[in-house]
Amino acid sequence: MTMLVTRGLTKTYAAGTGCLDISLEIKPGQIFGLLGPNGAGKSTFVKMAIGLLRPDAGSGTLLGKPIGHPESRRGLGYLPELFRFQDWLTGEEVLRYHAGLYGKTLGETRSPAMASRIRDVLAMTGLGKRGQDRVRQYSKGMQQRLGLACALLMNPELVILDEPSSALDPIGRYEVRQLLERLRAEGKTVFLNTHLLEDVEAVCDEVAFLHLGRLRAVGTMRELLHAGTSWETTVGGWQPELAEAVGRGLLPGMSLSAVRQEADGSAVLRVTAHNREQIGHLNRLLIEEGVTLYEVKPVQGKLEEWFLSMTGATGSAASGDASGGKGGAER
Ligand SMILES: Nc1ncnc2c1ncn2[C@@H]1O[C@H](COP(=O)(O)OP(=O)(O)OP(=O)(O)O)[C@@H](O)[C@H]1O
Repeated sequence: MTMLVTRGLTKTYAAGTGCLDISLEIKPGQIFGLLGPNGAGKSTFVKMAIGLLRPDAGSGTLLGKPIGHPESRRGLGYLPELFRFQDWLTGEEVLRYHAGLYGKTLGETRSPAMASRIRDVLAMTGLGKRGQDRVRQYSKGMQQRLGLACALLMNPELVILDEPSSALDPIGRYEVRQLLERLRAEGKTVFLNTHLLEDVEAVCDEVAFLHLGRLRAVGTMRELLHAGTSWETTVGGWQPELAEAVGRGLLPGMSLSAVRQEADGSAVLRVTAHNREQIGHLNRLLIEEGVTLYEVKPVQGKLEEWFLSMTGATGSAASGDASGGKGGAER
């Protein structure tokens, strides 16, 4: 079952901001990252998807039920962006209260099984020793960890986390990334709202990019960064005049330039190609010219450059791709 499907979800605020025509599909067992700068519309989208905000237009399903239907939220764990807890309660009491909000009876929230689950989620989120302290004694990062514990409490199939690391230090962020990977290994699906590129780069299987309320791109990291359109080839026996000879045999859309050359004839060539077959074609050309191939590898673009180019903060192309070929689905 697809965890979340949206078709044309739209919410426009008075100022003309919000989220426009968002269609996404989140497959099970993946970590999906919704990336975008501040104010892009990420939280607005999530709130519509889980039924906290009524869309102006569009539809969708959450865990197989129409979005907005209370049933759709049963298998869902959610960490809101702005979390606030009853700070006079202890961490354990907050979690028991949340179990009640999920429909557990008073007896069930006080059962040994629930006590054990609460200990587990506190340990998973690095609060193992703080469960009996009052929330007002927690740092902001600890409160965010408690929010994560609340989201995981009922062992949900789908976890939606709105900026789960915003209050965490680098070690805390690392631990949350490990936790997300553990959830994926258990077969859970994670939807992550974030503007932290390091999180997306480290754990996300698929990414969508939102800017000014519109979906600008969806795809795997590899597709979005156009890896595979730019390659580096290390060769021996290279001479500058070969560039022209080999260049004449290139297929449309391909390009070749020497980025480094040593006196002993070794060189690093930068190649633009649409696919592996074109790289195979180039390798044949090089061998025909008597060049020795040492190494051929795709060059991964940088997410930060891509992010900046997508938001218009820089005019430079994300990956130095001169072929004009695009991976993923840019809109
Ligand atoms: N209740 C509201 N009333 C009016 N405008 C709103 C409301 N909520 C959000 N907006 C506007 O909608 C746009 C998207 O906001 P949203 O909070 O969804 O962005 P975001 O991508 O989650 O941002 P951030 O990363 O800063 O949390 C912003 O321009 C914001 O000012």
